[in-house]
Amino acid sequence: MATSTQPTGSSIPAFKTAFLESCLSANVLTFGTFTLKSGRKSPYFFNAGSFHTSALLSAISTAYAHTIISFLASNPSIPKPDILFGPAYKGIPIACSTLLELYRLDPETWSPVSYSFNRKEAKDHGEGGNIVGAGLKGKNVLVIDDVITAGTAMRETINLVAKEGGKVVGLVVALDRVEKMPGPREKEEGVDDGEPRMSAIGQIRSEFGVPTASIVTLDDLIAVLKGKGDENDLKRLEEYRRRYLASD
Ligand SMILES: O=P(O)(O)OC[C@H]1O[C@H](OP(=O)(O)OP(=O)(O)O)[C@H](O)[C@@H]1O
Ligand SMILES: O=C(O)c1cc(=O)[nH]c(=O)[nH]1
Repeated sequence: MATSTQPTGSSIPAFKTAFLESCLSANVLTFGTFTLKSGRKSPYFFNAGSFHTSALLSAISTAYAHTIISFLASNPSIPKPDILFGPAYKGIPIACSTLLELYRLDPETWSPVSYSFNRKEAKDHGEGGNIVGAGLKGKNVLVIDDVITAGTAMRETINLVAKEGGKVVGLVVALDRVEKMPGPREKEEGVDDGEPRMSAIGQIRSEFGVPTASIVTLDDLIAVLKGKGDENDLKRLEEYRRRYLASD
């Protein structure tokens, strides 16, 4: 893939730079103080819900589709996915639009592939259940979501897919925050104990044997901001990275 050189001298692929620039201009990536699902306070936030125009949805699904194609090509042991699964809520439009983009790029490979997603609350009338789209029983499922931090959402998804009789064969996210999972003290008192820990994505790779990929990481974001971002935001991001960087 083509690469573009960042002003700092570090080099990241051009499609990652373009993806991050779309995120920054659409305020998908914002800076301030945010409480994460894990309870940790973060100086930045990735809100995939802000990708709500056709142009932005097209930009994000193109980046996912290219990442999925190269992920599958470089991991030939991954069985061919039958389903792209997008966890509720933000994973839903991502899975649907990415499947359309994959079909556009390679109709022969992707026409037999379906999407599906979960309801956060099971439906007890009509068709019932909590899966919408293709059933998961006996299927190879590629999970696609926006971001992974402590891995809570992803663990729930892996368990849900298993409960429905499917098999998660891979996991692709937009942003890998490359941060360590919270330890017991952080969970109870909100205080980091300073001990090294793996990232949630690394833990999922080793615990479930599920291969993973991301479009970008926090390091890519820092590299892009070095040329053009606000100095103070950049400083807070680098400090956060130093404090919480995962050991894997
Ligand atoms: O790795 P984690 O610590 O679980 O955090 C990341 C998850 O949190 C958010 O989803 P959330 O469950 O808030 O649902 P949403 O998609 O409805 O916003 C986000 O979309 C990820 O799926
Ligand atoms: O950890 C989270 O809850 C989280 C982080 C982030 O950057 N974006 C998001 O939607 N959730």
